[in-house]
Amino acid sequence: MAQAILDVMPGASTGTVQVSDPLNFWAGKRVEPRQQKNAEPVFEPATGDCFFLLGSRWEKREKIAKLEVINNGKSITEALVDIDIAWQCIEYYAGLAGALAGQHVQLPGGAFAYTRREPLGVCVGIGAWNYPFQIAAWKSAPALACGNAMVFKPSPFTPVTAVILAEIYKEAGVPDGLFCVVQGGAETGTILCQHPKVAKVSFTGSVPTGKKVMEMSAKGVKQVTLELGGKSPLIIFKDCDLENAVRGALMANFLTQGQVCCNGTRVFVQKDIMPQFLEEVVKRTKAILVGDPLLDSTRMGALINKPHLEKVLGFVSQAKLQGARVLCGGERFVPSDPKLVNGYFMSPCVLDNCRDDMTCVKEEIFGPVMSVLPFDTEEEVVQRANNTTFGLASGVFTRDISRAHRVAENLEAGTCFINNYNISPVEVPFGGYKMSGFGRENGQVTIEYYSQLKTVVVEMGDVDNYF
Ligand SMILES: NC(=O)c1ccc[n+]([C@@H]2O[C@H](COP(=O)([O-])OP(=O)(O)OC[C@H]3O[C@@H](n4cnc5c(N)ncnc54)[C@H](O)[C@@H]3O)[C@@H](O)[C@H]2O)c1
Ligand SMILES: C[N+](C)(C)CCCC=O
Repeated sequence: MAQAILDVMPGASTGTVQVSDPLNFWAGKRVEPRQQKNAEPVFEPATGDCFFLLGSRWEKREKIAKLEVINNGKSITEALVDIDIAWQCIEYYAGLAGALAGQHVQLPGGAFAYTRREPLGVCVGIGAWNYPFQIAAWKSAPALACGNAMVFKPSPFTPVTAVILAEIYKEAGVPDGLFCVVQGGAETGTILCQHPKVAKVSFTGSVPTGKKVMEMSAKGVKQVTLELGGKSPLIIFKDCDLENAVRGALMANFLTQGQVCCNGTRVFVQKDIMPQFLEEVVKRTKAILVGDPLLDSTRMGALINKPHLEKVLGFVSQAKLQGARVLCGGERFVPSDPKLVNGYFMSPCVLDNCRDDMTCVKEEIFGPVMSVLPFDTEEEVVQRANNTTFGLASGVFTRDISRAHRVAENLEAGTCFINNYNISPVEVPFGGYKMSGFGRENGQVTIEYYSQLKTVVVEMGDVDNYF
C-alpha cells in the first residue's frame, strides 16, 4: 500500500478535486473527492470553486503548491518546499513500514517472549493553518505506515489541500475510509476527540486548544501527541560566522510570514557584535519582497486573515508602548497591484531595545516580528532563554564547538539548531518540551506514537502450578 501511494505521487494519472466554498465547505462531513477528468486547474475567488487537475509528478507538485498558496497565503517558493517535505515524509514512512519489528526475549527453560508492533486503530489528526498540506502528511504518513486509519481535520482557514492528499491516497489505492478528511472547527474537533472509537489524537495548534484536546482525550484514555506553540530563543555569540547568523535569524523569523511554531523569535545577540548584527539584519529584512505570493520573486505573502493581521500589528504597537524600538517594518503593507490592495500583508519587523519582561518577548506573536535582545555571558543567556513556559525549539550560532554542544544540552527545548535554523528533514524527530507539547513527528521514533506493543509469552515446557 505504501508503495502504491508513492507510485501515485510521480505517476501520470489525472483526477480532480472540486471544492465549493473553500472556507466553509463540508463542515463535519466526510469528503468524497470527485473524479473529473480533464478539468482545468482553476480557482474562482468569486464563487469559491476550485478545480484541480492531477498530472505528472512535477506538474502535481506545482499545482498542489499553487493551491497551498491560495489556501494559506505563503509564497510559492515556500509552498513548493512544503510539498517536497510532504512527499519525502510519505516516502520515508513507506520505507519504515516494512521495517516495523518487535523483539525476541529468551526466558529460562527454553521459554521465550516476543513483541509485536500493532496499530492503535482509528487515529485523529487535527491541523493548524500554517502548514496545511505538510501537517496532513506528517500525521497521516506514520499513521498509515503503522497500519492505522486516520480521520484528518484541517483548520477551517485552510480546508483545501488536505483534500488533495486524500485524493492522492485514493488514487494510490488506499481503501475508502483509511484516510478521511472532515471539515469544520472547534465543534468538529470536539466530536472527533470525544468519539469512543478514536484511539489516538495527534494535534497541531495553540496551547489553549491543545489543553482542551488533552483533557477530552484523557476522558477516553486516548493517546495524544501535542505539537503546540513556541517562543524559541536563538542565541548568537560574538565568535559566530556573522553572515550565517544573520541568514539564520531571517530563516528563524520570516518563513510563512512568521507564522511558524518553532520560530526563533527571541534573538539574543552578544553585546560586542550587536551593531554589526542589527545593521545587516535590518538591511536584509527591508529587502524582503512582500506581495503577490504566486510570483516566483516574492519572498513574503499574506498573513492568514484580517483578525490575525490586526493581532500581530497590535503586538508591534504594544511593544512600542513598552519601550521597544522598531528598526524596520511592523506596518500594514499595501501592494501596488490593485487586486492585492485588500490583502493581509505586513512589512517584516525587527524590534530593538527589547527586554525580557515585554509582551513581544514573552508571548507567541505568530507573525513576522523579530525581537532582538542583548546579552553578556553564556550562563546568563541560557538562563534567560529557558525563562519561558514554551520549549519547542532553540538555536545557537558559534564557532566554538564545545560551547555549541554545552548550550544545546542546557537549553530546555525539543530541538536545538547549531549554526542553522528551521530546517526539518523528515528523518529527524520534531516536537516540544514543556508547554510546547509532547510526542514527536518525523523520524523513526514517531512509529512509537502510532503503534502499540503486544508481548507474546511462549511456554515450551510444563506449567508451574502453585496450587
Ligand atoms: N508545534 C507544532 O508543530 C506546530 C505547528 C504549527 C502550528 N503550531 C501552533 O498552532 C498555533 C496556530 O494554529 P491555529 O491558530 O490553527 O491553532 P488553534 O489551536 O486555534 O487550532 C488548531 C486546530 O484545532 C482545531 N480546534 C479548535 N478548537 C478545538 C477544540 N475545542 N477541539 C478540537 N479541535 C479544535 C482548529 O479548528 C484547528 O484545526 C500556534 O500556536 C502555533 O505555534 C504548532
Ligand atoms: C518546516 N518548519 C519550518 C520547520 C516548520 C514546521 C512546522 C511548524 O509550524
